[in-house]
Amino acid sequence: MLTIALSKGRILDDTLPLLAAAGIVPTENPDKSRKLIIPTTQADVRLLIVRATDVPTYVEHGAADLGVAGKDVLLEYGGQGLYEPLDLQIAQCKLMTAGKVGEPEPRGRLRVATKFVNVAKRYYAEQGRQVDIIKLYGSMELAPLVGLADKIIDVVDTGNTLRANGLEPQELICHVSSRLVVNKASMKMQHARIQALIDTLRQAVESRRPA
Ligand SMILES: Nc1ncnc2c1ncn2[C@@H]1O[C@H](COP(=O)(O)OP(=O)(O)OP(=O)(O)O)[C@@H](O)[C@H]1O
Ligand SMILES: O=P(O)(O)OC[C@H]1O[C@H](OP(=O)(O)OP(=O)(O)O)[C@H](O)[C@@H]1O
Repeated sequence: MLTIALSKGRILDDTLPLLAAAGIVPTENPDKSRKLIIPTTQADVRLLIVRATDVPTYVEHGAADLGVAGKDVLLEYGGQGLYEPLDLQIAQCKLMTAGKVGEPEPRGRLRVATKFVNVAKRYYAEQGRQVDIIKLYGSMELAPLVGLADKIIDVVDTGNTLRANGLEPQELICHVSSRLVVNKASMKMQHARIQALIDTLRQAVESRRPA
């Protein structure tokens, strides 16, 4: 059995056409189903539906052989526990700092609210900047508006969410897209099969790229 961990929403929506190119199609609609283990048209391939931030955990521990996770999630998860053989070029966005429009840089210690605590620590450490990181689980945009933090670190695509809340994107931390991740033992034990899937997915990614 080959088990693939995915999160509902944009990653699932954008990964299903790539898996279809490899002949892997869920036998029921994961968006509608309450099931967390979804069989596919290939009897020996199944999908696990997990939270986006949990994908690396399932794959590193071998509960899933493969997974799809945003680079933001992988950077925050950290470590060397996973192979990351393919950029699927889906769910593209940027990790950025953002703050209130027109607000000057605060003097002294910066307060930064984010769910990407490790990314934030590394980013400001590289800059030699003293910061207090405030861990949040969502609605980060609120933090500067109510004085909880000076800035946030979050993913930005169109910038609409920031704009709607009177914030502006400031520093680019990195570009983000979703990656195929593979459990290290699975890669050894099922090498031919997983490598064939990676090759097919790579072709599907390349054939989608606009000319
Ligand atoms: N607005 C966006 N545009 C493009 N890609 C995005 C956007 N927001 C997030 N992503 C990327 O898609 C991945 C999955 O995001 P998604 O919104 O499905 O889950 P999440 O909100 O991060 O997790 P959860 O809903 O479990 O808290 C993110 O890790 C990021 O890489
Ligand atoms: O720059 P934008 O195009 O506005 O995209 C950025 C927003 O997208 C994500 O939220 P999402 O829409 O996934 O909702 P979520 O908070 O439920 O993840 C992210 O958390 C940002 O808030």
